Amino acid sequence: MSQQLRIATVTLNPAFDLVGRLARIEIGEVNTVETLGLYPAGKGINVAKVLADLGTCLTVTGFLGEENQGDFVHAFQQNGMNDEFYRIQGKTRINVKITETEADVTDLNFLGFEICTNDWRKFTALSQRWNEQFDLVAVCGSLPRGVSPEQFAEWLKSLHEQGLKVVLDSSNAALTCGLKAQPWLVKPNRRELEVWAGHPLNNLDEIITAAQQLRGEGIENVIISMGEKGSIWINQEGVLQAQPPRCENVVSTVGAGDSMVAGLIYGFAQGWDKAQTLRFASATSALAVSQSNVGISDKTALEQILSNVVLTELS
Ligand SMILES: Nc1ncnc2c1ncn2[C@@H]1O[C@H](COP(=O)(O)OP(=O)(O)O)[C@@H](O)[C@H]1O
Ligand SMILES: O=P(O)(O)OC[C@H]1O[C@](O)(COP(=O)(O)O)[C@@H](O)[C@@H]1O
Repeated sequence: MSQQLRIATVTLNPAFDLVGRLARIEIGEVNTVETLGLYPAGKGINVAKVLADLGTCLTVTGFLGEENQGDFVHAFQQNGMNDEFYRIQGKTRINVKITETEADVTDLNFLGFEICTNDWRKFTALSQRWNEQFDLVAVCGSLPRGVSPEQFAEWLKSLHEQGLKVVLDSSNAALTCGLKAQPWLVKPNRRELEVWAGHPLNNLDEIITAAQQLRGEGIENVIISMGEKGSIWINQEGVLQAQPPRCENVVSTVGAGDSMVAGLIYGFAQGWDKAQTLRFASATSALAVSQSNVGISDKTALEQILSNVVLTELS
């Protein structure tokens, strides 16, 4: 495949990420937090940022609140992204991400704006000719209020029926319903897979069994990310595991999953094989945890991580 793959990322519920750090959150107390940054984000926008840093031209779309869109528009322009976001009245939400030096990241994800029937109808109508514009569409993140998982699944199906390669990275009911549209690639994390499976997954064998069941639903590529334990990719070629090197200085794990999705799409766009693609996606995601923001700011660091990813064929 040439670099000409036409890509769009879709973020139906974007957010500003307010990222900060402190030793430990004291619930019910006043906590002083070191500010690491306030970034225009949301899953599809993060994926687009990584792809743009890697030199990919692409389109970003979804819904964006009119009232506080300035920093988003600036970021799209700076990154050379084609902005096709549908504007709605109101503000895009702010999510709060706190990294504790003595614990994991705590995410406070707010619900955000509500999409009215008319805006959903107009947005989905515009998307019915996406096959003329794009080859691959990555639909990432949660649903805004006003869009039901069933409406979402029906819309995803309409994308699939246009012949688009649909990448889905979502959670909860949006993931479960969205899977019925048989996306081409999904990347749940371990917890999201457990929610889909309806029971805890206690070890790698149980994760693989659940992921294989997911593939049995008609999904060609199932990638399960498992935080610092790496990831597995299951498709018709078998099960491939990737272990990135341990990051000694975790700044923020926010955006690790999005960076992995971007790495997978990048590998596909380059025409790389499964091993090269998963190795690269592992490296882009492992790099993400060493920085507060999302993106490939240090290509030398990426190369170094890349050469230390360990791949294992499990079947
Ligand atoms: N502490 C870490 N050290 C190195 N790599 C990591 C670490 N945490 C996450 N990663 C990489 O990021 C990928 C995605 O992380 P994960 O937390 O599973 O996704 P999500 O952000 O979707 O929850 C992992 O599969 C791994 O490759
Ligand atoms: O769309 P959701 O599920 O509400 O999540 C949005 C949040 O996810 C992020 O995209 C981070 O996602 P990952 O850590 O899973 O890569 C944040 O930027 C954003 O605040």
